[in-house]
Amino acid sequence: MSRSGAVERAIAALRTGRAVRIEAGEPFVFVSIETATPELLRLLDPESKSPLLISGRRAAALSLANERDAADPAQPVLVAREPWLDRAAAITLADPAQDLARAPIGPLHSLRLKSPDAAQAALVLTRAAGLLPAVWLVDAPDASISIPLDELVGDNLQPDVTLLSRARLPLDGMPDTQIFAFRGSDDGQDHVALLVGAFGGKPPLVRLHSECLTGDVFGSLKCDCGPQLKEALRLIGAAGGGVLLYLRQEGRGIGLANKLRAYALQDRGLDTVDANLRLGFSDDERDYAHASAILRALGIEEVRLLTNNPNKVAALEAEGIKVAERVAHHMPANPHNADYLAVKREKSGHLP
Ligand SMILES: Nc1nc2c(ncn2[C@@H]2O[C@H](COP(=O)(O)OP(=O)(O)OP(=O)(O)O)[C@@H](O)[C@H]2O)c(=O)[nH]1
Ligand SMILES: [Zn+2]
Repeated sequence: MSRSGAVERAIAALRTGRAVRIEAGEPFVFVSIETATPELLRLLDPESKSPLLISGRRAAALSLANERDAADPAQPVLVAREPWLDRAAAITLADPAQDLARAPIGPLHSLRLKSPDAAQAALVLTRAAGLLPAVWLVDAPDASISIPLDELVGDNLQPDVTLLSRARLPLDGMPDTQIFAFRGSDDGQDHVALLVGAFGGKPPLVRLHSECLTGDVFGSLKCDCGPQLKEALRLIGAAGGGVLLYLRQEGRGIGLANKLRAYALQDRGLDTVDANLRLGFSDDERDYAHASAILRALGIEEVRLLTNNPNKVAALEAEGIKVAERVAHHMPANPHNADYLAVKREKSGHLP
């Protein structure tokens, strides 16, 4: 994605309810369904004609077959505007919070997408902004932010990281630790590397930890993140040194608010995978391109990886980092996360 900062500005605009324009031959101007205020919509869509763009997975959850690009859940779906489809109804369309409590919404009709690449890029931006994957397409000539489509697709999608700062950060039992902050070119996030001790000789013990505010900070029992984080640092220290990457892809890449929406769906009986799908995301939206770029920036080409997730191993290897050994990283289950851990094994392919 862009190195120009346009992506960061677009993400900020979407989060604060402003319109973004993607230059794709024809301009593609959109605003988040979640953040657009009624006042802005009256301005951008005075005749209430704007269609809605939602993710293919959300369309599937709403039983809205996309007649044209059927069966590709990764393809966004353009939903025709209906007289009853006002702002409140659009929010219900985007947000599954009420799905289980009300009659199915509709009837809905899909329209042909003139610019599928721009549509896809728009939903990638909403996800990077931590918003629901649903936007109004508005017929407005101007928007606060404008990005050429080619900054959002193809080779430019390969993220880069920039080292911002490094400092000593003595940790309990591991006084010889350094912290590095790297900014991702595509997500604008500050990813963290902890370098513990001195490692040399064999490939270092490495843990890729994805951010989990609820588990890491509050000690939530719903997942295994908190104990995994502590135990990874302990094991790295015991090995004499290694690296922990703290990747800012909260909620398997859907962001904190969306993860909490997934938790609310889990309170109503959905499992961790189905909750993500119902929100319009894939089961796991993370990628490990930042992780491999950071490892490479640290001069690390080969690792011993602490994980139960075979996708992490495959993703690193695909990015050219050799995984010399996978080191299992199981934590004891508790009554609140036993089902979650079972679903990870049974549906997400985690190794037992
Ligand atoms: N969307 C979603 N994210 C969750 C849920 N529970 C935990 N998470 C997130 O899942 C991620 C867990 O990351 P990791 O522990 O690094 O990865 P993993 O895929 O479990 O693989 P391991 O390396 O074996 O631990 C964190 O970003 C959590 O915030 C959930 O129910 N829904
Ligand atoms: Zn967690």
